Parts: sequence; structure tokens; C-alpha cells
Amino acid sequence: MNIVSGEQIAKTFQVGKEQHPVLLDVSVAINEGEFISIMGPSGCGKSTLLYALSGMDSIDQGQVIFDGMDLTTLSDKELADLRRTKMGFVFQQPTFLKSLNILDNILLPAMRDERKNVRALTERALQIMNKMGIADLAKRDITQVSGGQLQRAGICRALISNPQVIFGDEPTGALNSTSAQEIMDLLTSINREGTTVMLVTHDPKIAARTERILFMSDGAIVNELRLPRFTGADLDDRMVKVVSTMQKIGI
Ligand SMILES: Nc1ncnc2c1ncn2[C@@H]1O[C@H](COP(=O)(O)OP(=O)(O)OP(=O)(O)O)[C@@H](O)[C@H]1O
Repeated sequence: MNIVSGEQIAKTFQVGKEQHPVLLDVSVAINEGEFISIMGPSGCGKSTLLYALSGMDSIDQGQVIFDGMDLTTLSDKELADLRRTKMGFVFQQPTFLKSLNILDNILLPAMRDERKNVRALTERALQIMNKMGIADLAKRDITQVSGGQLQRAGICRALISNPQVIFGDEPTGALNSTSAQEIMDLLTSINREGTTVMLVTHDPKIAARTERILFMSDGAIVNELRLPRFTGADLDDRMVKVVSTMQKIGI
């Protein structure tokens, strides 16, 4: 069953008097439970597509259906509620408040919904932090942890509402290779527990960990590669497949 799909999505940015078409009739369907990535050259529209599919940004034409709902028909409030309850977002640099410790930063977005049940929410946050390997950092300031630990906290924040889909925009882009692979280990285990995960990445080593890779060029999906479940042993072979597909289509 599709959890999110886009039908002939078109999006143009206007800068001054100039029109910049960025998505040209993009259609895509993502099944519940998929682990999927979007690759392509800088500026080809990867993030714009991710934002369109998650309702973070509007589209000019077409349709986006998320969990049976047409996002183009929802009000801003309905969209915000949907994003907060059914989607999780992980960005290259998590934006956290400097005045709050790690735990409170993780709790902050969820507090809006469950103000009355802080204790249960805190317990849930600590459980997730434990799974992500950062339970002992709960009381630290955000300046007192590494980039990899901060990104783990970002994932905890994305998971707090038990989302159906995690959208990641270059979630490993600011990390060294080891931390990046550790973050991918976590996203893989989240996916194996049933959450759909969709990432934008420019890194073949990251895309190679996912099970379907959409290749974009100039505002269109031009190819896709399906890979079996990652076993932990076949990363090099998978990367070769990703890179050779990129070479074949010239991106
Ligand atoms: N708010 C905006 N206003 C105007 N143009 C924009 C805006 N956001 C993105 N663009 C332009 O749209 C195009 C696609 O941007 P997008 O961020 O989707 O690309 P991308 O493939 O994710 O690139 P990168 O890999 O560099 O992050 C780019 O040319 C970008 O400059």
C-alpha cells in the first residue's frame, strides 16, 4: 500500500522576474515500509521533491497523497498537525535551542500535543534515546555533544511522535564516514521496525544502504535502482551498482 505518492508534481520558483522550473511533472509512489533514497546532481530538485511529498512546501500542479489524504486540499493548520503527528524530519544540521538540554529539545515539539502527560513523554524520549545510544546525554547542553550524537538526538526528536514516515534531507551530510554509517545503522533499524524512511543524499555509500534509489536530473526522476535488504556485508557491491547507474545515466 502506498503511504505517500505524488502525481505529476510541478513546481517553479520565481526569483525576481525569472521563473525557475524545478519539478517537471514528477510522479512517484512510495510503499509503506520502504527504505528509499533520492540522488542526483546539486540543484536537480531532490530537496524540493522531498518537501513537496512531506507537505513542507506547496506545489504548483499535481497532487500529493499522504496516508490517503490529498495534501493540496489541507489547510496550513491541518498540514502542520499531520506533519507533527505522522511525519518525522531529520536535516543535515539539527536545529536545537541552545537554552534547552538535549532531552528537552527532543521533547519540545511533542509537548505541544501532550502537555498533560509530560512524564509518559519523558519516559518515551528516554527509551528512544537509549535505543539511539545517547541516554546518558539527556541533561547535556547541545554544545557538549559531538555532531554524530547531535544527529542521534535529531533522530530521537523525529521519532517522538511515532511517525509513519521519516524524511531525511542529507541526514549524514555533516558527519564523518563512521558517524554517517552509524546513523544509517539507526535509520535501518527504524525502517526494519516498520517506519518508512525516505532520504535525500548525494553520497553513493549512503544511498547504497537503502532499498530503492530514485535518480533525479533537471527536475525529473530519470531512473531507479532496486536493491535487496542490506545485510551488512555487501556495501561495496551495492555502491558499485549505484555508481554504475549514475554513470549510465550521466549524472
Ligand atoms: N526557495 C527557493 N527560491 C528560489 N529557488 C529555489 C528555492 N529553493 C530551491 N531553489 C532552487 O531550486 C533548485 C532545486 O533546489 P533543491 O534544493 O531542490 O536541489 P537539490 O537537488 O536538493 O540540490 P542540493 O543537492 O544542492 O541540495 C535549485 O536551482 C535551487 O537554487
